[in-house]
Amino acid sequence: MIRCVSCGAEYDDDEVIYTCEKCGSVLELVSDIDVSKDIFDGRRDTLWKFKECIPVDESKIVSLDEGGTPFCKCDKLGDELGVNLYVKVEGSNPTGSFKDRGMTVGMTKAMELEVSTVGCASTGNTSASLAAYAARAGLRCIVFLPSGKVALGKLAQAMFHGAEVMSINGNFDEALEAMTALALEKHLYLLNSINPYRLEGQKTIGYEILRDLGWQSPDRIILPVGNAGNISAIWKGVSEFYNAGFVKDLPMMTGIQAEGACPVTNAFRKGDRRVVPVENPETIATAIRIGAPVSDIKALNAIYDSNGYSETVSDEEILDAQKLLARTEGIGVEPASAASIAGLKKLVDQGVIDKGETITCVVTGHLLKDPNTAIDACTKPTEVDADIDTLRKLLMNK
Ligand SMILES: Cc1ncc(COP(=O)(O)O)c(C=O)c1O
Repeated sequence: MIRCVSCGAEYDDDEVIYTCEKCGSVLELVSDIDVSKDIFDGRRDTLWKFKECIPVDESKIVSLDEGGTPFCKCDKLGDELGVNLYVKVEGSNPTGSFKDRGMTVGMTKAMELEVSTVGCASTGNTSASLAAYAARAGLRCIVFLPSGKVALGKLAQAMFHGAEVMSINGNFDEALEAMTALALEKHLYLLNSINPYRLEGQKTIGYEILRDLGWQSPDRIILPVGNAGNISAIWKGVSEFYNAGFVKDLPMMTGIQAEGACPVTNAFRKGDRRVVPVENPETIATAIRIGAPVSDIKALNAIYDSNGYSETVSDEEILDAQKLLARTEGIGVEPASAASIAGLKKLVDQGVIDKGETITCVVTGHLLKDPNTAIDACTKPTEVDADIDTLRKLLMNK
């Protein structure tokens, strides 16, 4: 069953519906977990090992073996900050971001509904993922991207997997509005995170964190927030397993935004449950360059209900954290993902995070998604002939 998170109106699972017809709010799937957690043991480590908890038709699954991502204990960085740190590396999904979790479920639903065309607006990763899964499913794929603001790797993926890519003169929020209008006119099936089936896939990040910690909850989960779907999904996941009795505690959900695109943090600071959109969002972390997040209600509920927090970080803090994670722990992430590490540092400094807390930072996309930013942050390689004497001298002088 699909239910409105604001007025509680209920809709059938097979209705193609993105927002509540009664009040216009966002929707969620209502799942009842009545299995033992032991049934997940011994299954292949993809997100479909949780298939009983994902409300789609198993016979229609479109998968690239997503999920089951690394859960890295990061003692060097953790010791420096005085916390017990684990990093959930979502860049290890098939197309390099957490979006694949949402897309495998969303595309499976698209097959169930027998649609022929799927579409999304995207800051980049959603389009890369949608294009790959549409190719696997054999469906037509339309993608709207904000012109000039999509990292190179993501653009290459969307184009190469065969999506029909349109570069929209406007920001992500405007591109999404246009794409949604076309979906409501039934030209395509919308696979942005306003579609509640997307979040049914992404909630498995929450499932896996609890499982990865030996069926315990971390004190806190920290992640970047853009359109606010992922924080909502992860909270749904951990809450479902908590309600099923699989764990005894719940984590504090902590959402980090870029200073130039921070409607959720602004709302949190005022204690509001809705955002005031940021008109011209701007940040080097283009994945979270979003001013009007569609899942704001769900995200703010997650933060308040979990006794969580929201904070902003500057572009400089993001780039510093990106380098720190890459060079102390060997984990390469794109700028948006590094917002979680930058946020962790800032909240430790502010005393919001207590020493000794067990923290999971979700890093959402791979370093190679945005090669330009990575290269710009480094000194160019020295050009030198393949002459041993010269090379030896250079090495000795370092
Ligand atoms: C790498 C990365 N991190 C974080 C986000 C933000 O996720 P959400 O829009 O669900 O808040 C995105 C969204 O595109 C992303 O691509």
